[in-house]
Amino acid sequence: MLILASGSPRRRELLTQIGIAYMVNPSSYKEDSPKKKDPVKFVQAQAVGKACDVASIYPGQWILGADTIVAVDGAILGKPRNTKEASVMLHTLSDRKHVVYTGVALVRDGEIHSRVVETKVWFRHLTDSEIAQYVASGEPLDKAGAYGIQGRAAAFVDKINGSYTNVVGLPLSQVCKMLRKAKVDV
Ligand SMILES: Cc1cn([C@H]2C[C@H](O)[C@@H](COP(=O)(O)OP(=O)(O)OP(=O)(O)O)O2)c(=O)[nH]c1=O
Repeated sequence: MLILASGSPRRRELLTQIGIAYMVNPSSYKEDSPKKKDPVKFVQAQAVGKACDVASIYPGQWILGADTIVAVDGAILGKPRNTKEASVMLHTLSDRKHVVYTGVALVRDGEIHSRVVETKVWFRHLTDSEIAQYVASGEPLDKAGAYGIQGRAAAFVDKINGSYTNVVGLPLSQVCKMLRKAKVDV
């Protein structure tokens, strides 16, 4: 059975949504600080790191790992460390376009398949009080870029270009193609 190397409830929900059977074993891979790196290389390395970490515990089994970040104007935004950082991130994203990158890695022993999917997202203008209220809701804290498109932040999004599930944490169509190509029995 496929093993999901993730503690993210969103990734579990997404895989469940499309009827893929899986077991969960979150990775203990230590996430790197995202600053000043190429976003594509960064998320890909993170996804491979997470999947390889769990693959070493399960020889012969397929492991799926993923990592999501937000990139805006050369800066990479991961998960905010506190409410202040969440507020700064949301002010940065207000009234502009950013890109969400999710790296996906499928690993079995030494065999590694990986790719990065990107989605462009346009936020409308957010007022200070709107940001303060959203941060107080607690929703931003465990999410890259300090927002969840699947939650209250749906109201911030003018439009997206690309995969919606990629923004939530796992690009489902692309994951299915990877599973098929690697001949994973799901
Ligand atoms: C942009 C965005 C991110 N997110 C979430 C998806 C990811 O869970 C999280 C980014 O953090 P990640 O480091 O990618 O994942 P994680 O720490 O939650 O879980 P794990 O490493 O164990 O797989 O942000 C949303 O839920 N909605 C959104 O709109």
